Amino acid sequence: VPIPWAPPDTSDSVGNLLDILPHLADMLSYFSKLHSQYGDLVTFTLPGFGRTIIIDRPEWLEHVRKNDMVVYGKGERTLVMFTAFLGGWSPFGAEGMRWKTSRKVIKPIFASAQFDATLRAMNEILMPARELLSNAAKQDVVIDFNEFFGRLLVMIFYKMALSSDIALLTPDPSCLSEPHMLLADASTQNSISSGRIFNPWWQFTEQLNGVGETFAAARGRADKLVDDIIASRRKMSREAAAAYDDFLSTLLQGTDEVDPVLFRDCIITLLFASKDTTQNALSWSLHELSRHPDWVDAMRNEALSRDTQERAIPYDNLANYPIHMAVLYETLRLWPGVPKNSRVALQDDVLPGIPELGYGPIKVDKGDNVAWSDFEMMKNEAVWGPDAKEFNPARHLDADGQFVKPSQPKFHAFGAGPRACPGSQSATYQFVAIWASILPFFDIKPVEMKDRYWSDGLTISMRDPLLVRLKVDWSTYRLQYSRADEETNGTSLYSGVGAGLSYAVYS
Ligand code: HEM
Repeated sequence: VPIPWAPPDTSDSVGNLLDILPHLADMLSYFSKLHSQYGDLVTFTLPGFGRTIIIDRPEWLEHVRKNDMVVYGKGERTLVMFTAFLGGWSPFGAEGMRWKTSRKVIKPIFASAQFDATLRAMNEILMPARELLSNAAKQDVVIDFNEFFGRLLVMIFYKMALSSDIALLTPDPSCLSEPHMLLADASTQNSISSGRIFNPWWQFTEQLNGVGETFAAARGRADKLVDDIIASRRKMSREAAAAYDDFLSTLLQGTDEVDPVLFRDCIITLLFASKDTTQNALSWSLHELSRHPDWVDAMRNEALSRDTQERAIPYDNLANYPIHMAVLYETLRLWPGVPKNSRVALQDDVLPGIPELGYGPIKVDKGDNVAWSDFEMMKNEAVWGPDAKEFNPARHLDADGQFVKPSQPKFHAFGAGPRACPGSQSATYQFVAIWASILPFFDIKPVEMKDRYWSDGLTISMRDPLLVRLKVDWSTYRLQYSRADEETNGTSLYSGVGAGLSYAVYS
């Protein structure tokens, strides 16, 4: 069978190393460069890596994702990288029985039993966090909204999963520039881990440049934080522990014997998997929305017509928010959370031909890396139509305005196959609930209207701060929250954090 791909020039000894070297700090752009030069199918080789075949078509992706963990695997390098980052029990770093066990352990966090804990966390963290925004508006100070989203999501996760408070946000907007060890450690580990992907010798080079030590220290602190929370819950009397109905309590029920590292790895994985991706979705959506104000109005009208915004929306209200969901899916289409990814062929295989595009079947050899760029594929006019590069949430709405979930793997932002994202529903809920409780109250204007870029990583984080100015939107402002004792002054949008809040509703 003829192999129709067009390899860039290679020399046997170094492969494409010289071509790739200048791009090592931004491999996503390199994938895009290859796509524009060679099309959907291209291959490159790197010493220590062998051959990588980029397959930017849903048909090929469907084949690979369906055969994930049988014909294709993550490959030794990726498994070692994720094990160092998130632990050997993390679903990201495991295959076979270990993977099955870890997926079983994390499952309860997505179950309906957790919806109450999630809603409670949203109310306790998200609603008071609006006070920070109203203070920023009153003081007319510029804030980094990407930082705000990141901190908000970590606080919600700690509250929801572990009933633990972690003070990353206060009513004072200046809190956003106060460094916090947990955030610094997470970002250190993330960027070092992503640098490891295309450096087959990282275990050696990091010993020489001290990066390994920095990573180990950050990892140690992150582990300890979670270990301490698990240990203190384990020490509690049965009655005291019974008062909790969070994810941790579900984990610990009747499991005195279980390896504590398993729980810790799973908790750290969930924090990583949920925080970064959802933060990025929110920030990139703000970037797109600021250029498409009609969609801001549509979301605002939707939120105001559905709920009171007095409290975060409940899980089962999600279907009432088609416009919010369409905006999420359209944001993820253009800014997919995991923008590029790969697998390794565990055996010889053949990718299906696509005769209408002139592609015959494609032979893949055992040991080949098979990679794809969701970032490229989901902007491809041949896949998504002539307006593929445009932000147009309407493509996910039907004639009645109902949300229509795009099919996988044409839409591949949540992955597909056995390793598809188990958190897609929970991310959708958080995205909708957060926007629905912020947009009706605030006009949010980026300080600079400009193109924005990503920093190279496992996820598509924004490279520069997302600096914005806020205004309280009095035209759509239907509710005013205040402490009972401040009700009469009419100036406070929302006062008071934590217990003892009361809500006053004004029409
Ligand atoms: C907008 C938000 C999110 C996006 C775009 C996203 C995207 C993805 C993608 C593309 C994968 C597949 C990776 C691969 O095949 O190698 C994945 C896996 C995963 N996601 Fe998400 N995710 C999001 C939110 C979440 C949330 C909120 C959670 C948990 C609370 C979560 C937990 C996981 C886990 C545990 C896996 C590993 C699955 C496995 O390998 O078995 N994700 N996610």
